[in-house]
Amino acid sequence: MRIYILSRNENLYSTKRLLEEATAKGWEVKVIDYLKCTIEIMKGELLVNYEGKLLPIPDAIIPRIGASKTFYGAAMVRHFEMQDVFSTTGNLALTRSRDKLRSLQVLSKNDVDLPRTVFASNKSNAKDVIALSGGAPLVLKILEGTQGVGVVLVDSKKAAKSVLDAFYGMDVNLLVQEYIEEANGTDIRAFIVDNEVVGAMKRQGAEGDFRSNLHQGGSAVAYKLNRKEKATAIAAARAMGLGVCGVDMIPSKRGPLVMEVNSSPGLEGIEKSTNINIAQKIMDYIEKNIKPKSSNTKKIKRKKDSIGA
Ligand SMILES: Nc1ncnc2c1ncn2[C@@H]1O[C@H](COP(=O)(O)OP(=O)(O)OP(=O)(O)O)[C@@H](O)[C@H]1O
Ligand SMILES: [Mg+2]
Ligand SMILES: [Mg+2]
Repeated sequence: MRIYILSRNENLYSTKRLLEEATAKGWEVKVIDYLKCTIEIMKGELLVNYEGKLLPIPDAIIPRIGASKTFYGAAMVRHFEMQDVFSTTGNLALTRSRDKLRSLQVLSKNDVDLPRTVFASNKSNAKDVIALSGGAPLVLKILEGTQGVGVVLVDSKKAAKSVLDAFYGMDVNLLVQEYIEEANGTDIRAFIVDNEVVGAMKRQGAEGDFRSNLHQGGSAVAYKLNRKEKATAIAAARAMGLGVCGVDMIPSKRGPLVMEVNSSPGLEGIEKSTNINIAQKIMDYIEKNIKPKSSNTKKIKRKKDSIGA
């Protein structure tokens, strides 16, 4: 069986762990820098070129697409899916998950609880937006932000108005959200593989920070989900259509609220805090979903060499 891990850096913890566990299964596995892949499209032929050669069609891919490379990464994933390759992350689900607004729309439609959220264009009146979102304190989120960058807590109505005016003036797309004070800088990350929770951790933000992101200095410990948290995490993963994902929830008076669903969740925090072999669970998921294709072991050739034609 041939597996490609689509990752830009084979020294990352997650990439190394996936490589290790795929190798442990006895599979032929290769880390492919998806930005160095060239897509070739002809009638009835969808090919991938890599390092100057045609890339053999694998049995499965494990996309690890960086947030800033979503467009190209998703196109690559789509190309492999069109070659009938199994992907642990579908291209549509990947694209959806990278848009915070679209994700919240999908989650809401599937009855997943989340913080009250308002989205408006920069032509709108900041005062109205603040009123609709329930008034200060509020959380503002730049749509394309990640790792906690671009997430701002504003305490007063006055501050909210001036920050909103500033963002709208710069034509930045942002979400305005009710602030869940009782979360107190903690959040829960449930790691889902194949609609099951395979591990969970609780993250606590750095002293004085309302954001729990590890990249912002937060710390993580293993956590046992209660029934409601477990059901919410699974419902969110299902709604997003993600086979492998990290569902982030914050505790609130009305139960767990989903913040976002990450389609390339890191393995380091969750494996180290829980001591669970998450990478192996991902391999088991692949194993369950594919039958090795004997044709794939054949050398791939273009139907007719039409280069230059
Ligand atoms: N409405 C809210 N109320 C309280 N805390 C919040 C709220 N929104 C976000 N937070 C805190 O800020 C953190 C970062 O927010 P969010 O996850 O939306 O941003 P992100 O930049 O996408 O981060 P990630 O790296 O997880 O993708 C959350 O994990 C949570 O701890
Ligand atoms: Mg995010
Ligand atoms: Mg987050």
